[in-house]
Amino acid sequence: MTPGSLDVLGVNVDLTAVCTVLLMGALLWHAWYSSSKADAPIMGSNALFGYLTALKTQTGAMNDLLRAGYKQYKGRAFQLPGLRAWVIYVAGEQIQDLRKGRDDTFSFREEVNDTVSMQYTFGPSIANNQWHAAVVRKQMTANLAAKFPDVYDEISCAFAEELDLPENGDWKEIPAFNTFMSVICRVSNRLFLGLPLCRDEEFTRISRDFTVQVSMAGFIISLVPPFLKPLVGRYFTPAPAAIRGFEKYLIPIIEERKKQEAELGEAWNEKKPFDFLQWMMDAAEGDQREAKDLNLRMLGVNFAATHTSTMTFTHAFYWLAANTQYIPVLREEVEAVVAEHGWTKDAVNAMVRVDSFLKESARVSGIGSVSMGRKVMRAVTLSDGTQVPKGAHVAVNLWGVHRDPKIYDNPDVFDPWRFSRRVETGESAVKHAFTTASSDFLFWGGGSHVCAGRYFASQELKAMTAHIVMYYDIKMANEGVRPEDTWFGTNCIPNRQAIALFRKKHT
Ligand code: HEM
Repeated sequence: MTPGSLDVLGVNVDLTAVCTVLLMGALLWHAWYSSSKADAPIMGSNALFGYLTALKTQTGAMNDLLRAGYKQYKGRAFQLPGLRAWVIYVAGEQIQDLRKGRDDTFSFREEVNDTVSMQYTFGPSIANNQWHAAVVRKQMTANLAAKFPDVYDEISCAFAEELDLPENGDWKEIPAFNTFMSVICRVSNRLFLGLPLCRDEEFTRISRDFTVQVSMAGFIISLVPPFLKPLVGRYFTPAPAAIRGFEKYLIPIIEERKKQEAELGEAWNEKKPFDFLQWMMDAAEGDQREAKDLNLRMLGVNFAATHTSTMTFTHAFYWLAANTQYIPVLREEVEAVVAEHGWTKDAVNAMVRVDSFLKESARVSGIGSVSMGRKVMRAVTLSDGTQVPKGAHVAVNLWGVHRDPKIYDNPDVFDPWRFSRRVETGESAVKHAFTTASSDFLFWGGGSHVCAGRYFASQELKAMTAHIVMYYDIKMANEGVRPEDTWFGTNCIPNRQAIALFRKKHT
């Protein structure tokens, strides 16, 4: 094999040629997509099918354009070219069009399939039917109080083991992002599958790597025209290896549970495990009970849970560790509610300041500057009169809304008690809660596909924050400085290299 080439089934393939073909394909594909634009005004330049603007948006200009469009068009739709396709951004009244819109008009599934190329990463069964989302939404959310002791036990053990701090109270340098990812992967899988698998190094490594690799592979596949997707999917996606890796662990567990169910009949109900896998097995019908299909869905929930929660937590942690004056305020609240309720879901529910801190971090840093991406399945007219053709992509301008001074006072300022102050002066705790999705707080999306796992995510991240302020002292290695975020298009990734300092809290 020569440098710059790849041996594919015995044939020496020139990588430069492959990349050129892919790029040409992408250009043609993009040109075709340009025809799917609406009659809304364009931000940026239309030159080269909008590619110049699309490239600029990948390198930091996106948020300025979103904010300028928001200001200029006052909530009415405008459009911007992306690397993959043109996107129509809405705000104001038009958010309701998406929130109320049906799947046969504004499709969440088709948008996700286009964005992360699910057909070629997860495969058709998940791409075509995400019935497990209903299990997350119903059974998982309903059982959060009952599962809280397990979840908190895992938070406590995972931090102790992952941080491994000296007993003498000295500070220790911790790579924040990767450490939180390990903790979150363990904690989520404690709920999904229980012990001992949630602590298995190889199993959790597959889960953590899968999310990053599949997102990358999905993005690359999404850039190329349909006829190239199977080829690129085959050679660029690590998904099949991860799926096989998960199968090694999960298929024997699933088959054993099925066997016991068949043998024990009614008695199985008393004996069966109480975890997400079992809730899913109980809900599955017909072919859905196939072990391979259930395995894919377990990967699916790991995909939905791990990276999103890690980014959200790391953003909030950086605000806290760079602004340590906020720690005593949180500590005071956590000590009081834990003294009253113990480490329970009731205690977490009562942590109004912790909730506000996380919500403000999500408002300011978020994990991205747009929300509620949908593919338009039939020509439609938005409530501002914008005509949108079939095949177009629409999304909500989260950045514009979250930074609108008419909605949030001093919107560019990180004000951790922005929401708790209002609750403490008598306003509705539910209205201002981190988990409450609305047209003003778009972090969780909205409408019928609003994040199904947000109650668990919020509980987990609040409990992690509370645990840290109760048992550790923290600061950034570069004291008082919040590490820079990395923006990639509309995605806001917290710094992955930053070092935080932890020590056991002096009592
Ligand atoms: C902080 C962490 C999380 C964030 C920021 C987040 C964000 C989101 C967003 C923005 C959506 C799309 C909503 C829309 O377009 O309207 C979504 C959907 C979804 N999320 Fe989350 N999520 C998080 C954690 C989780 C967790 C822990 C789970 C599962 C255990 C989960 C499961 C899901 C599922 C199943 C959907 C699809 C819902 C549907 O198809 O109806 N998420 N999430």
